Amino acid sequence: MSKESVIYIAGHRGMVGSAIWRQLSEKGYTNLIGLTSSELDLKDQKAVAEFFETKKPDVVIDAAAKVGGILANNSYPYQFLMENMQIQNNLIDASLKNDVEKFIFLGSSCIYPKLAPQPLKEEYLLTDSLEPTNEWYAVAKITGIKTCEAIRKQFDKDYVSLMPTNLYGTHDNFDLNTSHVLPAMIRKFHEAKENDNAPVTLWGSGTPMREFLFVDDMAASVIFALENRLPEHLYNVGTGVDLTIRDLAELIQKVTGHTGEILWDAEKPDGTPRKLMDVSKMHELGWKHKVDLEAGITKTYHWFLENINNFKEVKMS
Ligand SMILES: NC(=O)C1=CN([C@@H]2O[C@H](COP(=O)(O)OP(=O)(O)OC[C@H]3O[C@@H](n4cnc5c(N)ncnc54)[C@H](OP(=O)(O)O)[C@@H]3O)[C@@H](O)[C@H]2O)C=CC1
Ligand SMILES: C[C@H]1O[C@H](OP(=O)(O)OP(=O)(O)OC[C@H]2O[C@@H](n3cnc4c(=O)[nH]c(N)nc43)[C@H](O)[C@@H]2O)[C@@H](O)[C@@H](O)C1=O
Repeated sequence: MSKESVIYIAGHRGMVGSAIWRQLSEKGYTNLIGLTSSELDLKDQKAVAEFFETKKPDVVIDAAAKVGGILANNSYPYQFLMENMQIQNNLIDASLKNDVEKFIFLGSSCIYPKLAPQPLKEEYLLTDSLEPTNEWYAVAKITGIKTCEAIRKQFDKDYVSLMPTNLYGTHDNFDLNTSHVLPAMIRKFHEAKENDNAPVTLWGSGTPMREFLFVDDMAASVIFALENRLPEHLYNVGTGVDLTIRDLAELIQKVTGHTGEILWDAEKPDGTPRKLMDVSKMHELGWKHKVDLEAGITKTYHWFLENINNFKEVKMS
């Protein structure tokens, strides 16, 4: 690996991909490649194969996926399963065929069984049933992990999978139907504050617990995996700290300055009760997050305000 290595960042315009691109550029990596989904549809096997044969990347970072919050995952099970399998299969297979030396696959904490012991260790994979609201996405991600593991086992290549906890930050998706909880809360509390501190309606009971990692810390973990050959095939990436959705709401209410009422819509799903990551393996190797939750929310809220007329909204159908 050198600063001149050809590094293809699939999904370089997304929340995570754009943070990886920024950090690699700042570190002096000069040969970064990125294409939008309209320039290269990663579901198209032939187009992906041609792209790899032409560009011959040394390294591939897979930050491209169909991504969404609990409602989107629950509403579009076929797309979350099929599109994610297509994207990752095309990328991984083309990488193997074109001698890509390092492949970094991004999964998700939802790959672990719904009622697994907490905190979640990497070894709990495939030991019990998944959370129904996102099992389709989780099955696709598990397939990606296993495909990289098979290549590592059979061909001794550095194909590694990182499992991020719930992520948030600059360039997040603020569409209230498809987003994750944290950007949804920022938008809801901000808009309610602007509307005479009207009540804010949140989903579920507020009792589930979630762990949140700021996107720049996630990007740093990817660069750590890029610059080091990690000894195993699967690593959790998170803070190791979680909180209830109700406590998250109160924190975001404070950061945004909303002073109205919070209501809970029990018709919306809670999802898994808890999914706290055991991040001791990454800590032992030398990576640790830097941004604490309140600081990360504050940065994200400032970014939201600066981009209020053109923040990202991801529509699905
Ligand atoms: N956000 C989160 O909380 C979490 C995310 N992850 C994982 O991290 C990774 C990055 O997620 P995140 O940055 O949040 O997601 P985003 O939705 O912000 O970005 C995903 C990117 O994937 C690209 N993409 C999607 N479909 C295609 C396609 N058919 N062809 C080409 N490109 C495509 C999009 O490109 P374009 O913009 O050009 O359309 C988009 O920029 C994903 O693997 C996700 O599963 C894991 C855990 C939590
Ligand atoms: C990263 C992870 O993201 C998804 O899982 P999730 O963590 O359940 O997703 P979420 O962020 O959308 O919700 C977290 C919690 O928050 C509650 N909640 C309250 N109010 C709002 C709200 O306004 N919007 C949303 N989206 N949730 C809300 C919501 O009811 C739930 O209890 C996976 O599908 C999968 O994609 C995955 O891997």
